[in-house]
Amino acid sequence: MNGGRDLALSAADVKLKAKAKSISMPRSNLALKQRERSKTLSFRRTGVSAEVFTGKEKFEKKVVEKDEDTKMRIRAVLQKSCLFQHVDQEQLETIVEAVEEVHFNEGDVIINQGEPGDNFYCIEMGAAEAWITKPGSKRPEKVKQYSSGETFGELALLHNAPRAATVKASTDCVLWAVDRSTFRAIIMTTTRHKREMYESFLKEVPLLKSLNNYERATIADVLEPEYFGAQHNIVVEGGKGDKFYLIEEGEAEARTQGKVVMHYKRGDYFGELALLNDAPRAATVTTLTKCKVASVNRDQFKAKFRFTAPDGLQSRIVVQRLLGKLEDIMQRKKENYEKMNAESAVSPASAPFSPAAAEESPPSPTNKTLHA
Ligand SMILES: Nc1ncnc2c1ncn2[C@@H]1O[C@@H]2COP(=O)(O)O[C@H]2[C@H]1O
Repeated sequence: MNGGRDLALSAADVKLKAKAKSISMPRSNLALKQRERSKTLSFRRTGVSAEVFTGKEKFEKKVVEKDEDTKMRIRAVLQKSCLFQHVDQEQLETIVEAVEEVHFNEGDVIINQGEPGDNFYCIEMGAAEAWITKPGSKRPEKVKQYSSGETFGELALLHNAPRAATVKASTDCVLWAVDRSTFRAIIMTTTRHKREMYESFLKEVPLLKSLNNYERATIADVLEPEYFGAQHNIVVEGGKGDKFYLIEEGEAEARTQGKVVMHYKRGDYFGELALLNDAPRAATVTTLTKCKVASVNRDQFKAKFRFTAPDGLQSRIVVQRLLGKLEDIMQRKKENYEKMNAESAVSPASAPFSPAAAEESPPSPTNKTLHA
């Protein structure tokens, strides 16, 4: 692996290098076609404008021949990705038929920042990394590491925009490529809708303030809207917890042993322990009004933000930042519970704890170990 050196080369150098490599090693037709196509496209398209998706784009089903065994492997990889969670059986089969297997060697550039997007990729085997060269800078920065089961290349297709990052193979890779029109016809509607729906809300969530726009957008992929009437117990003390909740609309309160310990409003969250471990629910959370919440399932969250490599990588940083912060907050909550319990022995009228206030207080010196 040669780190970011290749990426500091000019786009022309990278193309030449890719061309030289393609002569010396066997490649799938798609990988070759793709390089040719991206070259032609970069001449044909002089500018890329944002596009309004009407949901009525014409789409012709693509079929790439493959055996049943291969189809099963593709289904298994696709079903692991949260971008595919909402496709029905028929849509999944359409994607499975259209998907093309592509191979890249260690160091190959799979996606070039600034070029138009043709495919969305899912890693079957191997690892890749995303690098961004910021405007005015010549040095690319590594922003993400991918391993098998993970996906990339969705942004250019979702927004009809140039590639936002360069993605290169950090080992030999086998990828499943979903072509632009299949992606747009099937996956785009739900993904883009979800990212747009949660974009402004997630910016308001204090817990997520330290994340960048792309990290917040990918959190939107794992959020599910849930609706509750007033006086509904969303989680019950002592019960099993596997979801984390963000309040989008409405108010709720948490009680432990019948005593109100928290009050929640828009932007607040609860059930965070479930993201970290299997501990039983520490409180009962009851809606005070009608509530709309965005929930995150622990397995999906971990699948999306799991550690992918031993060094300091972006997905790990997201988890670290998010979970590290959660740990701080949980520790402060615990201290607050203890304080309140001590106070309530003296005065029964202590005010419920506010999560926003907890975040404003200085962090406690917790040991920020990472949770896989
Ligand atoms: N911080 C980031 N900003 C933008 N794209 C990123 C980032 N990290 C990873 N990527 C991925 O890199 C891909 C490059 O191609 P796309 O722009 O189509 O989609 C992009 C994302 O899938």
